[in-house]
Amino acid sequence: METKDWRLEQERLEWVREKLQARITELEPEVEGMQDQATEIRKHFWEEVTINTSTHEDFEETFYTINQQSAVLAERERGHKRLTQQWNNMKRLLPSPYFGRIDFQEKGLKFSEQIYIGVSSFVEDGLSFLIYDWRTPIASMYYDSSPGVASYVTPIGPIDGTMDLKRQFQIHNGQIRNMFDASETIGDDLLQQVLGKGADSQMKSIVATIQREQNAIIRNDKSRMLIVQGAAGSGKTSAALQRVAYLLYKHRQTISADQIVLFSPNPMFASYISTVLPELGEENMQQTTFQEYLDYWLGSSLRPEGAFDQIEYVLTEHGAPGYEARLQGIEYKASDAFLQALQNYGNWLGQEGMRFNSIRFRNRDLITAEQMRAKFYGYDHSLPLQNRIVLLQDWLLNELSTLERMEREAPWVQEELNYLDTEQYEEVFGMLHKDREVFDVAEQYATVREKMTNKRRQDEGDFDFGQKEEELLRRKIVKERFSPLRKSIKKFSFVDIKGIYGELFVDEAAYREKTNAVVIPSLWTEICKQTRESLLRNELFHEDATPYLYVKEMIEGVRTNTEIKYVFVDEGQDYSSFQYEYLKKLFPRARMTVLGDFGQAIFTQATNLAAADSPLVRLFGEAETSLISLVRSYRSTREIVEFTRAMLPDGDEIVPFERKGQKPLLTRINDREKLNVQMVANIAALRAEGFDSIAIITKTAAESQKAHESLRIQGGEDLQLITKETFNFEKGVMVIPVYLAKGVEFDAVLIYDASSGMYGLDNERKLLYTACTRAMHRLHLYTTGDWSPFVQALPVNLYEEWNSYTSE
Ligand SMILES: Nc1ncnc2c1ncn2[C@@H]1O[C@H](COP(=O)(O)OP(=O)(O)OP(=O)(O)O)[C@@H](O)[C@H]1O
Repeated sequence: METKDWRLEQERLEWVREKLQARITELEPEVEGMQDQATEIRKHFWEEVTINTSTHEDFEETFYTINQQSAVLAERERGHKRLTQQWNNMKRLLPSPYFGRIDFQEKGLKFSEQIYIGVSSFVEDGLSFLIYDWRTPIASMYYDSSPGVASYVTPIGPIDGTMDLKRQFQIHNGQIRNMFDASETIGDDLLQQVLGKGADSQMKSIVATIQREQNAIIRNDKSRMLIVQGAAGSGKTSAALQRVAYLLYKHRQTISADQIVLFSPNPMFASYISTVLPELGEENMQQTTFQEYLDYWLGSSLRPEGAFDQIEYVLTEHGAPGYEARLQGIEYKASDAFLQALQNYGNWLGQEGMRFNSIRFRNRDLITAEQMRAKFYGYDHSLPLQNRIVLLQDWLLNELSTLERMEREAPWVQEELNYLDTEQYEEVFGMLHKDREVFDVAEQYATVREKMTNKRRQDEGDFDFGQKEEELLRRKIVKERFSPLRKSIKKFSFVDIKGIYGELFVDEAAYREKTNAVVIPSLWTEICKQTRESLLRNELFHEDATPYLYVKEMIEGVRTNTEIKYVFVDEGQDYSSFQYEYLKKLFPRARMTVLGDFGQAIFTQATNLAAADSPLVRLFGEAETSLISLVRSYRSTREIVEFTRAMLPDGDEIVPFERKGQKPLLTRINDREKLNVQMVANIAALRAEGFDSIAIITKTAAESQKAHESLRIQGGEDLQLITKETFNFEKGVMVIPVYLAKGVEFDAVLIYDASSGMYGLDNERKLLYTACTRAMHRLHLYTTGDWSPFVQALPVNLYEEWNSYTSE
């Protein structure tokens, strides 16, 4: 780059920074003033309002003053928020105002405009853009085009022209550190530098180096469903978060951050990504896990098993009694076939077989299950289940009112009357007193009327305090006792969902009859036994949780959240078709973005996102679905990607990003203690090299615990043990089971035991792949015996070996 260019750019940078600084200083008193004004109004809110409710007019006036005051306050607060945001944006821009420049000459114009691109816009005099926000339409050319013919799309149509220059900057503290003129979309030089840095406990925003295919994900506005299948480290999560920022910018008038929800793989992941959006000047979207959702809806009645407990069982209980059946059950209960079977079961229930819980009171049936069944099947059979349940619910509430009235005469009420405390008496006394006042006015009126008309009144006119008091007390006692019954009817507790779900698992013939199922797992009898036993204990296997909720909602009606406009699902391969069906129902107004990698499908209920018959495509139909594939892997060095991709059958489709490093190191020592000593030494060496985040990855939580203990004995003092209860992700050396390391990354990864015993079965291939792909710069594998067949099958030129024989 010519020195003249460099000097000009540095001069322009200084000029922009001066303008920024001037605007920040200018705004400062305004921002503070607005804050003070709003605080002041809030403080004196009630002083400005005179509360007077004596007449209707006074009341109206009070009402309007309160309304007016809150409108003023709301306006001030909105103004303050806007101004503060502008001010914060400028302060964020100041150290590094922009990262890109394109010179674009619009067709038909004689001059070319210089477009500088940064994390937010900076406009002078309301017109002249000194910096363009990276999300503006014109900035899309920076990501999508190379110098030459270029165009971008605006709300009023495409704008064509020529891009004369494309330049990238690295600016720190107001100084240009690096500058590249790129002929490609986004030059690799800058990316090299960014990716070469160390891992952090927080994910970084990547707006300066977004790649063209990632930009397509970020700006996709067409489809209801956007599916992203991307190799490990290809930037799926990064693109998802920049997409959230883009949507919040583009639809800022209509969408707020709390109308976007992201389903993440585990609670730790939430903390890992929590700083990306605030770094970009946006608020964080809502974050949750599917598990949290299940716990919320099932928690009180049943104890649902967690997803991580299920995977721990699958990985550690090989050979245990019932293991094969459980595995078949997990697979079947996540399948489309089971979903279809449940829908058919719903039809069957429309004709017969509904189960109800009797409504019991003081050890007797008030309304029996049999009565409910008769009533339910007495309704028009063409009505959907949910409608009939609502009719039944109304009927029950009515019946309960009649029964409640009758119950007032029951002997137990008399007994309770004798044991009432003074407080309860006083309350009733107070109520009667009020009644008495009304009664007295009516009495006076009746007496006057009697005199004037000279006619004797018909009624006696005596207010029998004693009798009324007893009546009221009886009413009160029974009402209180009936109140929980009423509440539980409103919550549909009269439907025996547990029984209805359990009925599916009696035997094969019954199952076929109720569901028309054609293909049934071979170990069905054992699956039935396991499921019923677990229900008897009031527990629910993880694989049963979503189907159970599905049946519940098929009968009681679907819960929906219409507020949410965008749903993001990360690690989407780990969700079953059932769960997707569920999410679609739950968020009927939302568009969905699902990101995942079938190569990392480590749960039994995986969904292949990109397959032709993928249930995800069926969810909204092909016309409403876009599929984008990411094949370039950015996280790891070329050597690590070449090593890991060779473990997958279709791995050669994955393209490594050109960043050099050391080949993965395989260490075999046949004594575990010596091997641990070696690991601890390797960790110390890695730390000495400057790697701050190092993970020892194990297959299971049980193995993590063991590894943690043994390594500490060998001197690995400050090792953190990560469990499913860990909520924060910190730098340092940690021991972690692979399923909790999903989605996150480390400078160096050490696979604690890569033996054939640990990763020998085909379903363990993806576990090992997922574990190894967490590494950015270094990857070490250890074993005391034979290597896993997935390692043995790798070409020897892909790794270095270190074993006790070579060291002696
Ligand atoms: N365009 C980019 N510019 C700079 N860094 C990038 C880019 N794309 C991805 N990265 C980096 O690559 C790493 C992996 O990205 P990310 O975690 O988003 O990938 P992923 O596809 O979600 O991975 P996985 O499926 O393995 O969890 C991160 O460190 C991210 O910052």
